[in-house]
Amino acid sequence: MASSHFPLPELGWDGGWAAAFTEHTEHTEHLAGRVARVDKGACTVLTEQGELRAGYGAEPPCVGDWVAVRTGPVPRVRAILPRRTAVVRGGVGRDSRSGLSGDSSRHVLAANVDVAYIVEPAAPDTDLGRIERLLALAWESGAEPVVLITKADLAADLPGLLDAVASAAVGARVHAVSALDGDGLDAVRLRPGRTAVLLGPSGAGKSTLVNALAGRPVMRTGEVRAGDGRGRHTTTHRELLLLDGGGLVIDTPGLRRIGLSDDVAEGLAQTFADVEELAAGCRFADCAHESEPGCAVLAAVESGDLPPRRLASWRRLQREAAWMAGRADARLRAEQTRKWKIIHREMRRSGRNRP
Ligand SMILES: Nc1nc2c(ncn2[C@@H]2O[C@H](COP(=O)(O)OP(=O)(O)OP(=O)(O)O)[C@@H](O)[C@H]2O)c(=O)[nH]1
Ligand SMILES: [Zn+2]
Repeated sequence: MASSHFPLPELGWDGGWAAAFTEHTEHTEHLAGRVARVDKGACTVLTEQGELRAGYGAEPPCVGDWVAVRTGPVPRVRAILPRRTAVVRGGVGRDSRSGLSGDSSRHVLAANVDVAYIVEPAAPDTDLGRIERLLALAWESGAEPVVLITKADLAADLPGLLDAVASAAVGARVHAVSALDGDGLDAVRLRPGRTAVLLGPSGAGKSTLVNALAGRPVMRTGEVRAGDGRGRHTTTHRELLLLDGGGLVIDTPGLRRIGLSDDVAEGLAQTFADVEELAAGCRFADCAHESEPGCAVLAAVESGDLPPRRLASWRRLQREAAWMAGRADARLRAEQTRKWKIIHREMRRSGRNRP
């Protein structure tokens, strides 16, 4: 089963992981490895002895996880090392009239990434709100968010576009890249052992970028549909890929809509650090920034310092996050009620049986 061998440092292994491995592994003969791909029932793990397929238990590992594998005829993941970073999205969206959707369960898209590349095309249209949504996930993940404006060769006014993007990506690096002519790629290259995840809509050019970084075609890319400029979802699964020049990337299929998880408040606060700072200057601590006197947020919109679009986006994402948190709370309450019912029943029963 073994193919090429992977020296662990090239996969991102360091002293910290070695210590975590010792702490979480009972058997010295277990093998350390990094999860490259997860399918139903089995995952692909890169190890010093090569690539292997391993089963897993009740808790499925995630792409990017470091795991301890019991080798032998039927390899199996015995431990998942605690994640340093995790990109988490909310549940898959279900339509709802309010525009809010999703369940409150969390889905880990990628684990142990150092950089989250938020990929948004320069053309046909650049969606700043989508960048902000992904930035919230990225800040919350613990990885460094970097916004990549792809297909820079197609931009009508690149400097103008980058200005607009910068105003939506406060505190994050923004780079323009063109996989077509190689422009800007050097800023995106990763040092050996560093891991990046690519997040962005279908057709944004994620796979093309991965291939350009890898220096060889590792991902299938798709022609964008002529009609609406949308992609055709050529990437169908998430996979961790080792680049030739060192560094690792996790390509993700373009997701139609990434919902926020129920635990994204900090990520949102960082994404909208400028608005939060303004809000701190409002006269009333509980200012809703609707029509209150002394509202610093509305004053900034009035003076042109804060784009109205950004305020609207902040509100929309805040509302979604609050809604998701409410659902998570409701689920937790239901769970606790259920537990108490069982405990009470047990108490009644043991009370009856008392002599
Ligand atoms: N002009 C131009 N076109 C590009 C560039 N990068 C990608 N494209 C084109 O954009 C289309 C979509 O690229 P993909 O790399 O397949 O997009 P993706 O984000 O991986 O899409 P999914 O796999 O569906 O998530 C392809 O036709 C590419 O040739 C670029 O830098 N410039
Ligand atoms: Zn206010």
